[in-house]
Amino acid sequence: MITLKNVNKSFGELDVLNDISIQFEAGKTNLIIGQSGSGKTVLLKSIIGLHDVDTGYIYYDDRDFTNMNFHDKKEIRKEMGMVFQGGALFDSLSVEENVRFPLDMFSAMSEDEKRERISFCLERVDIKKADKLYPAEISGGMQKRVAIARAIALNPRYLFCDEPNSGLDPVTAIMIDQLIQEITKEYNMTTIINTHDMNSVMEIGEKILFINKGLKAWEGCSDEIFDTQNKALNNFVFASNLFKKIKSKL
Ligand SMILES: Nc1ncnc2c1ncn2[C@@H]1O[C@H](COP(=O)(O)OP(=O)(O)OP(=O)(O)O)[C@@H](O)[C@H]1O
Repeated sequence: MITLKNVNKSFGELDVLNDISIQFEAGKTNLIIGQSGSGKTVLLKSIIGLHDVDTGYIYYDDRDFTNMNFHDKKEIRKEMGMVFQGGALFDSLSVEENVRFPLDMFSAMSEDEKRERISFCLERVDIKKADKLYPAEISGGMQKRVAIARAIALNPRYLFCDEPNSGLDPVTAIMIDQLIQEITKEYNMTTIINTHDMNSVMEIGEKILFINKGLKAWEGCSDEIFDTQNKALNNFVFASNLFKKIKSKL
């Protein structure tokens, strides 16, 4: 579980996050949604410690991340897995070497243990057959699978995904969403996903935080989102004609 209490962040005169409080739950896919510029990325970066918040608290389970010393923060970082926008694989490394990278950097595993772990992760995301290929030789959907395999290599308790299905066709995007949801449940991870994608919201929105102009404007799940009376959220959800039509048929 990750808990935010009254988090504020500004850059100079610009208040980007205003008093955000929420609990992101373990074993669930927690989504952060909102219009472009609403503060999603700043929030995600604050949670993982790339930005220091001005005031407020971020707890990893019962551990106060905000007031932690450098050494303890480093320990928590070992418990985080990340899937960045576009996959962010190392182009000069093969699929297998990309998954090996965090193990070489942050684990004390023996060579045999590493090989076993790499093989397990690649099998888990169903990409074992491509282990010797390079990122440029595989499809966008496969690259995302490799990024997920790399993110889970160190068995993280917390998984962060920034637009994990951007640039994918709708069918592959849903498969990637479902894979993230499956592994979230399997390993009881606290997964936080930044997304614009309404398909993701409907498919895996077990807990959703809607930010509007840096404020928490709504919190709920995908079943509740169509019935919301929140005007800003309604504008966001029904920006697409498809969703307007779906609502009119409900
Ligand atoms: N390092 C920074 N310095 C100053 N301002 C920043 C910085 N990072 C973000 N901002 C500002 O904070 C606001 C929120 O940006 P953020 O990137 O979090 O939006 P977002 O919701 O993630 O948008 P998008 O969906 O387009 O990625 C914007 O006005 C942005 O210009």
